[in-house]
Amino acid sequence: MTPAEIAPKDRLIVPLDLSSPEAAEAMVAKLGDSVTFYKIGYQLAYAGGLPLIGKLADTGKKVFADLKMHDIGNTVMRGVESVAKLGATFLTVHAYPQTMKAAVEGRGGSGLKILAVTVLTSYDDDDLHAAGYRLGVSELVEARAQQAQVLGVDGLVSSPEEIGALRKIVGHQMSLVTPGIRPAGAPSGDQKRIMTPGRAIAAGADYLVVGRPILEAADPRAAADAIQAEIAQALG
Ligand SMILES: O=c1ccn([C@@H]2O[C@H](COP(=O)(O)O)[C@@H](O)[C@H]2O)c(=O)[nH]1
Repeated sequence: MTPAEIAPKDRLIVPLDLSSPEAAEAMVAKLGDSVTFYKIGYQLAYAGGLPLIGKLADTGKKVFADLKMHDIGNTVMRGVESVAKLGATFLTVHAYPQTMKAAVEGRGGSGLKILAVTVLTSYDDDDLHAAGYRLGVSELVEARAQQAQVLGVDGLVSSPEEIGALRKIVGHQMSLVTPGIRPAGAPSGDQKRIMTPGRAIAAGADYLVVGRPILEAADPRAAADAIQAEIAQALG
């Protein structure tokens, strides 16, 4: 799907980073038609939230399974085959060559799109060096993007700071999904590479993942509406 083909409303992905399926369903009800795309990650998946993928898909919502898989190739391939049956639109794996290759094999022609997480948005150069990496964030993101493209991965997760460089490498053949989004003045929390929704869209991001600024707002629906308005304005 080219950026022009993505419905503006679908560009906002809200992570259901909540403690139970009931809490997640209550948030979905609160957000109503303001949000069309949800993400299920560790907190909800490990609290029994995986069946929500199919449930939300059945109501017309899109779902991103942010399971960030990384294991030996055979295990990743079989795990992806299982997720492909759940009805998700996107599934994440870490951007290691063996892992990405196995994930692409596992998704086959299922329609599930594999996103490779390049470098987590909570990491900066010092964090990478502390973890034993020689490359800094921008070099590692770009190297992993090149590998992902060669391996047939469908999209990348990065911070919006890397979008310009990534577009030069992958063009519009891969979806670029960006967490680390903070409306002006919102606390960054543990995110280190951040940008506002408007600037991220202007930089060329396809999808924005915005969690705590919506989930922890006094009025989550109003917070989501404000971000949707900022996205629409940036798209012109
Ligand atoms: O590099 C990454 C990859 C995934 N995430 C996930 O996105 C959301 C961000 O939530 P906020 O509350 O808006 O910070 C969260 O579910 C992460 O697991 C990421 O932040 N960075």
